[in-house]
Amino acid sequence: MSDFTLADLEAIVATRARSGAADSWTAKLYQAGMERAAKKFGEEAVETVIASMGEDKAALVSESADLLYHWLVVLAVADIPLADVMAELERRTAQTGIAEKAARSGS
Ligand SMILES: N=c1c2ncn([C@@H]3O[C@H](COP(=O)(O)OP(=O)(O)OP(=O)(O)O)[C@@H](O)[C@H]3O)c2ncn1[C@@H]1O[C@H](COP(=O)(O)O)[C@@H](O)[C@H]1O
Repeated sequence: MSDFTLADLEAIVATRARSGAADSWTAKLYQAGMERAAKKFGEEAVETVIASMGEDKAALVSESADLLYHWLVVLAVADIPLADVMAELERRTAQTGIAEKAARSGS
């Protein structure tokens, strides 16, 4: 099991986005702006949908990784921290009380 987190990747994306490095895909996409980043994200979403309907689990893992990376680039272009999305997910979890119920039942 990997210790690598989306927050780790968010930090890499932020560093590379601002690097302006000629060899950086992240910098290229970030500089191109939201239309390009969102289009790429949409392409990866479609590729993930296609992979999800097939039998190839490795392909779905690979497309999922592409999707999450490009989603983080979209968030970076929009200047939205990943923490904001996590806070929204946490708020919804708190609303349903599922986490507390799971903790109480030990599952
Ligand atoms: N996780 C990724 C990642 N996933 C996908 N990609 C790039 O996304 C690009 C587009 O992927 P596609 O599969 O659509 O490739 P393509 O069809 O040839 O691309 P286009 O024709 O659409 O331009 C490719 O250049 C991939 O290398 C990524 N580029 C970077 N990262 C992460 O970002 C870090 C910094 O990367 P750079 O910014 O390139 O230094 C890396 O160390 C990784 O951690």
